[in-house]
Amino acid sequence: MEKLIQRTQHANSLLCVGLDPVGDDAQVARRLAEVIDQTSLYAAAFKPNLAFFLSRENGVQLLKETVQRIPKDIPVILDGKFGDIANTADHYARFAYDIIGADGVTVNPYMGDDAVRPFVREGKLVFVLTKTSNKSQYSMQDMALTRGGSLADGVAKVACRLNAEIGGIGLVVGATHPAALAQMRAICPQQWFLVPGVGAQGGDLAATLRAGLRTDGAGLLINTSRAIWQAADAGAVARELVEQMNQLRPVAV
Ligand SMILES: O=c1ccn([C@@H]2O[C@H](COP(=O)(O)O)[C@@H](O)[C@H]2O)c(=O)[nH]1
Repeated sequence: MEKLIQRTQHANSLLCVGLDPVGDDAQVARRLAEVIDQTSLYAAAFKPNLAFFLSRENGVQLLKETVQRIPKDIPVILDGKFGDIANTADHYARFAYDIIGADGVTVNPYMGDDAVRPFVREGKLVFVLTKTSNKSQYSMQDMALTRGGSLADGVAKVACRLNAEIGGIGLVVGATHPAALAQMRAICPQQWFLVPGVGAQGGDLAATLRAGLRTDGAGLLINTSRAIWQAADAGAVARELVEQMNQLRPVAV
């Protein structure tokens, strides 16, 4: 958490650069290096998505090299959406932290606390899928709980409780539902939110910031993947996003 706070302040940025590499192997290795080098100045964090690496013959090696290329002061969140019983989750955690060298992960909390706890380690960030950006999320996440509120509200409350107990827990909340983002912020006023959905998925940046920023003007890591990967000038897109964010947020972090 300290690394993330320091980086957001140092870079004056809430931008998370998503790395979802597509293309043939030679192109992809070149493009990953280019995107990292061009956007590092503006990135508060990088988020490689595990699926885009595992779908390649030498994906784990490519992922390791990718993480090694990222400057050491910029947090890397491995988007693996891990979720299994604790005994198995422990192995995912070892993969993410010890093999890949990630500073954080995304976790699917559907199986409960014990699917999340193995990822909590000193200095690591665990972002729990809470209200995702995809269209059909409502069919699960808006389900009403007998004790009141929606399933997403319930997950946010668990994330809040776990954070108070063990620390290091953030939430994944999509930029595509600003009202839900505001609701999650009301439940978890202090935690960091990883917010995908700006760019290719059409999330509104201004609405996202209005709904999700903490009162100190921080607390959001706004992710963009395809819009940066596909850009002719990845650095320019990253810079523009950071400038837009900083014009829209009340105070610099
Ligand atoms: O709710 C979620 C959780 C994760 N993602 C991931 O974020 C990026 C978004 O990519 P874009 O190209 O900027 O749309 C991708 O890796 C998703 O798997 C998400 O979109 N929504």
